[in-house]
Amino acid sequence: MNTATRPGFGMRPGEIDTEATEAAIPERSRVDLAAERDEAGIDELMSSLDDELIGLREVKTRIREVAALLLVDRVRQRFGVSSTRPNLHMCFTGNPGTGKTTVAMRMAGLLHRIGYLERGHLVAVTRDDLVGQYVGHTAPKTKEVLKRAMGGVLFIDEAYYLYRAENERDYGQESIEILLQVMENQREDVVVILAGYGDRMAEFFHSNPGMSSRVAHHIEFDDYDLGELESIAGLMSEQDGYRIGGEAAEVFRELLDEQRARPRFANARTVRNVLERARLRHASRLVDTLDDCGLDDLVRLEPVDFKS
Ligand SMILES: Nc1ncnc2c1ncn2[C@@H]1O[C@H](COP(=O)(O)OP(=O)(O)OP(=O)(O)O)[C@@H](O)[C@H]1O
Repeated sequence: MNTATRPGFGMRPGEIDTEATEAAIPERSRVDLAAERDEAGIDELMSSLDDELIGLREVKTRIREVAALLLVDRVRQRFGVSSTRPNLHMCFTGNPGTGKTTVAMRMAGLLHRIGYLERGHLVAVTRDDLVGQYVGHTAPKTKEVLKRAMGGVLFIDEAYYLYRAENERDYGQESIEILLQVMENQREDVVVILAGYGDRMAEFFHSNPGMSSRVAHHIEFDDYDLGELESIAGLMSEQDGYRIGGEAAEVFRELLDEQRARPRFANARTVRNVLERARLRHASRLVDTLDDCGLDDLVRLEPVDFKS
């Protein structure tokens, strides 16, 4: 929706839009916020987040806050109270596999449900999708990506690669300029989420104050502790119809602990990879050693399935 057509827009914050008020709720009426929350499906969404995503307590709190802001904003509009449309461009920082893409997808769904975004889909890109290799290629590439993202969330992974301090003529700068314009002027059409490692993102914002000033929400994704990684494994294996019992769980925990110390450890993604490898070994073991098998054989992962 264009800001010009939104009730209450173009006015000073706090003003009552008399035109909108005529069509909206009378000033003295009351609105049932719980019913509004229910209608927007916020509780449902939050409880599915709790069920399907382990840990991430602070991230979930921030999502709840954004949901509350938008809900209240929507009700205020119905009373004809004007406010600037909230800036929802965000930055998600954290190590690989900490859930940034997954949460961005959930955020897109939430923003759609609450009426902020028209479509609520997620377009995930990296520098290569936005920046061309030759003169004149970058603007069309970036615009094409933005076009695909309209009505949804544009998720730029490792966004700092857009800026190369060592090369003033790098085409990434052109892409940044276009993104900045759209982030400012078409806030109502697309939400941009920049993601990556915290320290590199801080450097990027330092070198690109324009980008920094357009991002209102910074959400940090911590590494999962061992207990959380085990719970994530439990959730993933349950979703895939596997059981990791007793001794196998012990071996799995040791393996995860060992993997955590490795440089390429990728949190929940490593958990998924370890499980995938265990599934392979499990299947080979069954085919190689059993003439017939029952349900228990088919679903139970053994310690040997986690050993390399
Ligand atoms: N808290 C969690 N609970 C359950 N599953 C999770 C959780 N966090 C991540 N996952 C799962 O782990 C996998 C990797 O997560 P995701 O791709 O969202 O991480 P990421 O932070 O975006 O990684 P990268 O930075 O490397 O792109 C996905 O399959 C996701 O569903």
